[in-house]
Amino acid sequence: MALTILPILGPISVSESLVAMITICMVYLIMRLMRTKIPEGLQKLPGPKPLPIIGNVLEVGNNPHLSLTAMSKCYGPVFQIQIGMRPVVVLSGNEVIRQALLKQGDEFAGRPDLHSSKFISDGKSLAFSTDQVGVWRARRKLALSALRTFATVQSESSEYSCALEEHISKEGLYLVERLNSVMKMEGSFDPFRYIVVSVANVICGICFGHRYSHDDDELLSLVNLSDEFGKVVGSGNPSDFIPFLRFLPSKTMKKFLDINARFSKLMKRLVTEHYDTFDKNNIRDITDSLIDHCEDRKLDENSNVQVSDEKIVGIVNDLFGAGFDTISTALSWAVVYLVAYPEVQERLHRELNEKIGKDRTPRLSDRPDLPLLESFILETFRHSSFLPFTIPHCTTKNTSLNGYFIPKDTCVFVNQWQVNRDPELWKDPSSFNPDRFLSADGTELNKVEGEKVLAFGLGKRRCIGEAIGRSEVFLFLAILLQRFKFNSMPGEILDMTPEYGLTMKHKRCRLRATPQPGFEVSGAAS
Ligand code: HEM
Repeated sequence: MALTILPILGPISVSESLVAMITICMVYLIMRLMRTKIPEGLQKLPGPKPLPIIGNVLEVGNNPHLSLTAMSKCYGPVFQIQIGMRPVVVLSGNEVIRQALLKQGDEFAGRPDLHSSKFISDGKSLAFSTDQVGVWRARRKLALSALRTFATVQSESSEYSCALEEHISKEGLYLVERLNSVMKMEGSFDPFRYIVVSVANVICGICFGHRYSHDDDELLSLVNLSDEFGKVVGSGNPSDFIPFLRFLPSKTMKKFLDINARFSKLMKRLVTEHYDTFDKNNIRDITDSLIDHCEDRKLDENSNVQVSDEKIVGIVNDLFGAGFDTISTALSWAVVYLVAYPEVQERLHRELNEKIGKDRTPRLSDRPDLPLLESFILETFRHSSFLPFTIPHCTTKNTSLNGYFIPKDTCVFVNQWQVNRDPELWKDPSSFNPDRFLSADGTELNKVEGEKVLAFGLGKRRCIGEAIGRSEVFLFLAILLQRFKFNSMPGEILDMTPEYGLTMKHKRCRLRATPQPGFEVSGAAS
């Protein structure tokens, strides 16, 4: 006897349909039993009703920072969505985010086990992998100390205050020469294309003691592919949450795997060269210092944590990867904002002229004297919110927030974009206005306002490159503004709509850079 249930299934027998129904009931019961009970006094998280299999993917859409901000207005600062079969808690609002990441930091410091993370640095990334807490902490400490030693420690002998200042100054001046020659030859330039190589060279110098030419194919193909990386690891990528999507062909995923493979190959080559030429008495850069740690097993002196050599030396992959995409995206946005707001650019030129003049290159120590530039940078971070979410977090134990129960191992999205555009925190949040960060008389930076901008995360997972990032954006911009006026191409309208990803980029565009009076054009640089 045959019974037709659904046209797509075709005819199935009564016994087959009975088995199917029993299986569905069993799965449902097991899932109900596995669901952690909500402890007394706590509430179930609010949120939109999910569809079977896909959850709330359709409502989240292609711009999760916008859709999840809209949902927070409806469900409050702590709510739950489902991406595929996986529940995700979304945090918004300054107070709730500070409560979770600062006051309950340990409980929200994990990383979720996502499909895409397995391909980053062969699954051994410091930032993305699900390392046990002891291993992650030991690696993070090592990374911070390496950055301090090779970037920000004060230099006593050189004309620069620290290695970082030397790298940025030199690369900034190369960039100026390069833009001059591109302008001469082509009459316009693509900001991201040139900024990204200069920024990559700064972190490459610190990590590997090496710089690339602006035309180096290997570096160019890598840094220009960083968009694909961000698109896949940005919060809400469906194939991280809906397992069967991994098996469907995807151009973005293919490019993501390709960029990871190429990145790993380049990193392995640079690390191998360091092992081959390693000299304990001459530690040249971060890679050498990490190799030295492995040799000494210094890491194990004060702790019981065992971290493999691969995971120690692999830290350099994270520093290099995180160190170029974030900063070049910030700088590229800054140049686009200069063009979009010419009156702000004019005021910045005036500030630089008055405080620095034309006889010397700006320095990091000029920061307190350039409050408008500092305010412009803060407003660029706030308004673009180019890192709309932090890297996804994960709860490390059963916990609660705002009276809602959140089980262990729940994936958590932290909506930085919402905080930076929250009308409760900012007056007229959608307008670009650097003055909001200046004191009433316009002579000083209002640091309290500045601290409200959320760009580097908070708490245990807060970005370890924040000091480097802020210094680099400042000094590159000061050098560029001292020497150039930036304009759009005649008749072209700038499209400032961001493209969603881990780091949101503006659309690629062509701009003009005209030398400021007193800065004559020199030859080409590489
Ligand atoms: C403008 C520049 C930068 C911005 C806006 C930025 C922002 C961020 C954000 C939002 C996170 C995630 C925080 C979280 O998950 O809660 C992060 C993590 C991280 N950043 Fe940055 N970053 C910048 C520059 C850098 C630089 C220059 C480096 C290294 C030299 C760096 C290294 C890292 C690392 C290793 C992590 C992972 C930390 C961990 O998981 O423990 N970042 N960054």
